[in-house]
Amino acid sequence: MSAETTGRTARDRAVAALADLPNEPGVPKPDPILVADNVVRRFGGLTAVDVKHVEIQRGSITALIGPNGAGKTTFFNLLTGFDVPDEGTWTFNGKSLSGVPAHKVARSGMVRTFQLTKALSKLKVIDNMRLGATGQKGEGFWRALVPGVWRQQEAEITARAEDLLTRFKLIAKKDDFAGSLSGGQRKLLEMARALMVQPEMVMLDEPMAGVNPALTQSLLGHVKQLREDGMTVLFVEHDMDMVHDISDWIIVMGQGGVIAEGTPDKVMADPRVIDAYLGAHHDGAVKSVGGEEIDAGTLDEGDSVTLVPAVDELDDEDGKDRK
Ligand SMILES: Nc1ncnc2c1ncn2[C@@H]1O[C@H](COP(=O)(O)OP(=O)(O)OP(=O)(O)O)[C@@H](O)[C@H]1O
Repeated sequence: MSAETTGRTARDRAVAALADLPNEPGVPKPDPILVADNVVRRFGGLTAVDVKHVEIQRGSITALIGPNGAGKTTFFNLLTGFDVPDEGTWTFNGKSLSGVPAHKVARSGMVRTFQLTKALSKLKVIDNMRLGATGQKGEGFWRALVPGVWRQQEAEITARAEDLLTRFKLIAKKDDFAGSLSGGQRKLLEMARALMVQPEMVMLDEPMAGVNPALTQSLLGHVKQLREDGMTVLFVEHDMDMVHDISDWIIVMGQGGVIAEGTPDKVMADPRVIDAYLGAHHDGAVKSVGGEEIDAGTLDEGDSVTLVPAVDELDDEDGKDRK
């Protein structure tokens, strides 16, 4: 390894690996950890997801964005085994995950968090963490029957939980009920708990929703740290500042399909993306240039564009109880 290579951060490597790719939907990546093909999910007459081909670069932070109802959460649910597609295949680290249930997906190294946090409010923070270790690699029924092995594993799990709680600045709360934490702290707990399985890939569904500004930087820092620790991150988010700040690559969904992909600067200036946010049937998003709302037709190539999510996306996340 050259001196130049060793001095580079994971971010530098991710940026370099993706810099020269064409920003086209489905573009192959140099080292994909996740590859999905022809994934379709219908709800009655509605096609919620119809992704022809998508690849996620290993070691990168990739954002999945798109207007309300574009299919982002449904696609997440499919990839992680929380929902079953009508059609389609996908591989993680070269192994097929089609039809694999959620707990086995997690065991294979791909974990997710939810828009609405799943922390069990009547359990202590530390017990939520311990529960997060369920299904970790190497855990097995027969192993668990051997008391010595079981005790040693318990001790390891507790030590790991405490390390993570320290890192996420929740250690002082370890004996509090999860229900007493603030929304932002619950998001931190959810992320910390996901790491209990020592995943290779972490999928975060709206990590910023419901987080107050005081915890925003801390959460951003933790997401960036996942990449520095060698993990791959895929996240759904409406907060475009966050998306622009931390993403190496952005995938844009619209009406179930991938409509654009690329580096943050390219994607945010891509007319297909602006159209998707401005389209008549996605009436909530507006575009602003230099802080001023403008009409789609007046956009010049190279204009700096801010995509502002629809107002209803800014509502409290509790409104989205189907997720
Ligand atoms: N269980 C379900 N039953 C019926 N329709 C559903 C179900 N889940 C999702 N849908 C529909 O599928 C489409 C895609 O929804 P999805 O929640 O995946 O979009 P999204 O991009 O995550 O949106 P948001 O940004 O609002 O979270 C929407 O039209 C939604 O109403």
